[in-house]
This record gives sequence, C-alpha cells and structure tokens, in this order.
Amino acid sequence: MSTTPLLSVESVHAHYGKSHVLQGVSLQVHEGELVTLLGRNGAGKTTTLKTIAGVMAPTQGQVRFGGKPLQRLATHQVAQRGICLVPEHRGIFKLLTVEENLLLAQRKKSPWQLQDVYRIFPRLKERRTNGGGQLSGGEQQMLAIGRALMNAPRLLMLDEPVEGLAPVIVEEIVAQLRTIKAAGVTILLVEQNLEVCTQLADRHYIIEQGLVAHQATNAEFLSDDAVKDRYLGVGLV
Ligand SMILES: Nc1ncnc2c1ncn2[C@@H]1O[C@H](COP(=O)(O)OP(=O)(O)OP(=O)(O)O)[C@@H](O)[C@H]1O
Repeated sequence: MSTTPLLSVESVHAHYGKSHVLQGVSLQVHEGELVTLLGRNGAGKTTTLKTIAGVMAPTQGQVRFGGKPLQRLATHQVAQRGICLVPEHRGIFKLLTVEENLLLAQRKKSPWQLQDVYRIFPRLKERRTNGGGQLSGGEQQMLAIGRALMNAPRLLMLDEPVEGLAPVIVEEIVAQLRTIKAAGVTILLVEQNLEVCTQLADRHYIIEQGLVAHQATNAEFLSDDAVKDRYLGVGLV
C-alpha cells in the first residue's frame, strides 16, 4: 500500500443553503482498497460522494486525488482524472440500447472494453440490444457499473448499488464487485446492506451528523456489536 492515499478527504464541510450537512469529514482511500461509508439515513454519505465527484463544492476543507487538490474542478474534469460516481438513480439512457449506453461512456484509453464488461456482466451481453428502459433494476445497476468501467475509473464510487434488489441479484452484484476490485479498481461504497459491506470491504468509515464518528477495519467492525448498535441501530450481521 502506497503512503500517499489515492483519495484524501480533508476536513470537508458542505452546505445545502443554510443547512450545514458535512461538518468536517476526513477520510482516506488507498489504491486497490474497497472502503465503505456507513451511517444512518441523512448522515451525509451521499453528500460526501457528491463533494468528491465535484457535484457539490466544499464550503471548507479539500479533496485530494493522487495527492493533487480537486478544488474548483467541474464534474467532467473530476471524471477525467478518473473518479466515477454511480449515483443511486443510476442515470442510464432508457431509450438507448445496453450496448449504446456502454459505448457512449467509452474512453479511448480505457483498459475496459466492451468485451471486458460483458465478461463480468454476462446478463448485459445477453441484453445488449435491449433498451435501457427494458432492463430489470438489477440489470440497470449492472449497466450503470459497466458504463462507469468503460470510463476508465481509478476510483469507482457507488451509492447504494443493491438497494431494493432481490437477494439472488444482490449476490450476483457482490461477486461482480469482487471481480472489479480484484482487477485493481479502487472502490468507495455507500451501502445500507451491512452483509454486502462486510463481504467486500477492507475498511469502513461510519458517518454521523456530517462527521466521521468511527473507523474500523472489516475484521474490527465484524467483531464489534457495540459499534453496530450505537451508530447503525442493527445487531449482528
Ligand atoms: N438537495 C438537498 N437539499 C437540501 N438538503 C438536502 C439535499 N440532499 C440532502 N439533504 C439533506 O442533507 C442531509 C444529508 O443527506 P445525505 O443524502 O448526504 O445523507 P445520506 O447519509 O446519504 O442518507 P440517505 O441514505 O438517506 O441518502 C440530510 O439531512 C438530507 O435531508
């Protein structure tokens, strides 16, 4: 693991109007890691991802990527540096086919070509001529992740990728994320499904009221029921 983190969020504050939502979030993600942001509804997880992606500007603090500040970069410039956010609403083009959706996201120098994405997501290959709007929720999520890969991410950020999906599809997506991680993509994951998080993650940050309240390795987190009860209101996973 290199000493300079790939991503470093440093005392970041963010506001929606007068509402002070992030109150000094700090976290680091190293190359090759899968790190989760956990926390109750409204804690500030999505806002943290949006601030990293340049969708929202921090009102204080800064985000560094590969050691360089991202401040004042537009969303597309942040994406060009290799940060890809797959938002909760997935943002796929419903009137385009699966293949058109993927090709539209293709960066020339991406190590991820169509066939690589189809290898990880065979369902997308089967459905390649179907419109984005004809896909099931799980297939749409796979397409959203596949599109992000075509964009050559150094950091892939996923906002609740398995929310509302059937358990069998959740298992499929967990296996696919494991493959993507094994291919060397660094992942920052926001997810309420703790079983999914603990199957995949190296480390966890727990966000509470716009601040990191706790951080733990996956092994520490799994053995700490008090933390799960206190910050997440759940028992054993
Ligand atoms: N567009 C917005 N305008 C105003 N307030 C917002 C907006 N989006 C989020 N908020 C508020 O900011 C706070 C943090 O929201 P955020 O979406 O980051 O939380 P979260 O931890 O991702 O929770 P959830 O799982 O519910 O999405 C919440 O109080 C939320 O109501």
